[in-house]
Amino acid sequence: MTSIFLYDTTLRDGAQREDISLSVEDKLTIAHRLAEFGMHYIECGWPGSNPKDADFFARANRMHLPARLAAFGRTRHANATCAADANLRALIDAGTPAVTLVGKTWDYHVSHVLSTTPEENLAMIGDSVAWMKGRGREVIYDAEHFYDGFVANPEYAMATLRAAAEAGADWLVLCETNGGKLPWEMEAITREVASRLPGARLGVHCHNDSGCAVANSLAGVRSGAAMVQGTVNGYGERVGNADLVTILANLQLKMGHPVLAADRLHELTSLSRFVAEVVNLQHDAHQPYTGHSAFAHKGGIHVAAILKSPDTYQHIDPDLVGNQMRSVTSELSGRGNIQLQARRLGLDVDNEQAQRVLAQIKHLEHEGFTFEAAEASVELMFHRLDPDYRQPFELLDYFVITERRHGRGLLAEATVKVKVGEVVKFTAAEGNGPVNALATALQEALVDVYPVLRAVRLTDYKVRILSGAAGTAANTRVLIDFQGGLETWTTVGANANIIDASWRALSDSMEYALIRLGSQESAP
Ligand SMILES: CC(=O)SCCNC(=O)CCNC(=O)[C@H](O)C(C)(C)COP(=O)(O)OP(=O)(O)OC[C@H]1O[C@@H](n2cnc3c(N)ncnc32)[C@H](O)[C@@H]1OP(=O)(O)O
Ligand SMILES: CC(=O)C(=O)O
Repeated sequence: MTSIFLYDTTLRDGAQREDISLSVEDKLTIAHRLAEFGMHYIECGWPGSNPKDADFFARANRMHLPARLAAFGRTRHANATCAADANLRALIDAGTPAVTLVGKTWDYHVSHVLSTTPEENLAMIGDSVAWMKGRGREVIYDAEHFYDGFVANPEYAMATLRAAAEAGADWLVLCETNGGKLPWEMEAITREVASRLPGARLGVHCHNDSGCAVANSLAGVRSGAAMVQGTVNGYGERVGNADLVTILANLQLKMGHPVLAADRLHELTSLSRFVAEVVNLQHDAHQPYTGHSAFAHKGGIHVAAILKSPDTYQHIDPDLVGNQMRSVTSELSGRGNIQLQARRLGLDVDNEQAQRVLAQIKHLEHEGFTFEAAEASVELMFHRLDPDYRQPFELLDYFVITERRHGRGLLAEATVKVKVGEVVKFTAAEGNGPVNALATALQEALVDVYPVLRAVRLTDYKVRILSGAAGTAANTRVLIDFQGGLETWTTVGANANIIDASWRALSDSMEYALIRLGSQESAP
């Protein structure tokens, strides 16, 4: 079986995505993680582009990472020398063992973009590759627009590859730059190139404009490519590059190419989420293999089958890539969802109890609640089934006002009366809004008895106005995220009145906190 080399370009092509702007520290952090993970090549940036990339290379080289670092740049200018080309000199100054040179394949680009002759473009490619080889670099030649160029003028496209190969390029990477090709076109053209250039080491680099970048990359490997370029999570220009995370899992688990040590594959999910965190983008919950929902089961029929055997609705064991199976609870659930969720929480729920929770969920979702994200609210339902469970507090009254007063601006104030055991606690608090005031007053009422609640804080508050046409009494849904210690949780409330919807989610959160963090009740 041919060895397949993984070439990551998150730090160069990935950074060409709108919304991504990486500091030198971000790039170093990602490079370190990618290298530890086992990427074979890491393309780190374009040193001739900006001082930040040049600074990065100086620092990255000192890290001695266990991956081959590559600096990216283009072929020399038309009608000039390599020695006079600042871009090529910057690539040498980057000091990386590998250099990736992008050159033009498509005759249309040669005439319209480079404004030069086909012969001069061949010379630009050959001279630039030879110049880099003469300076001891491994040269990866990226043939930009290879597939479009091949369709337009196959002989010229092949001539550009030969120019790079004859000048000593170590790799010829066929780029699907505009991302519009389909897998069978990729496969046929790559196979044709492999047959015309026997012995050449080919790679593929795909973009996702037709939604086929991963499939196209795999088609490239099937037809002879031994290097596959892509980015973590498919970040990249326009709609993105080929997602290397999905590609490498498919190569390893579906196509029999051992691209990574098996224990490294287990880190795939954390790598994918880590990079999302560093580039400051929300990780896509629906990302294949590594998304939060990649192994989440919602349909009752699916979950019932999963309980008998997980592979009935899963293409792989999620543990192989470090992800987890989950059951999502909603109005589409059956008893199985409830039992699976209870089992995950270490709770024992029999058929009859599961049925009661299920009926409650279906009823409340009809009222406007949604329990998919509010797992804490579901867990509370389980605890409340237990005849020994003691409600830690009981609401007697609350009162909330919001006023805009001359000279004092906006004021929100809440009073809460709750019963804890036999003691009635009455507290008032101000807040920057009514929900904040209500949350503070409730917390104040409870902390004397339950000091653990002092460490609990509200971290997010989401409101959704539900369509009145849904035929439900409720039209406001509130989801509240809380944090206490290392734990985070979400609860839900719904009501026609936003304050009452919030109250329900707030009081559930405090009750849940006492279960999770331990009530440590002090004498009231
Ligand atoms: C397919 C890809 O993703 S390639 C990578 C694209 N990424 C980037 O462009 C990000 C980094 N780029 C940059 O920082 C800047 O564009 C630079 C520093 C590289 C160049 O900046 P500038 O000198 O201002 O040129 P500009 O950005 O306008 O680029 C156009 C020039 O590049 C030339 N060019 C484009 N591709 C190539 C190539 N493969 N070989 C040689 N020259 C090329 C064009 O002919 C044009 O030259 P002209 O101005 O003489 O007509
Ligand atoms: C090289 C490159 O990024 C491309 O052709 O898409």
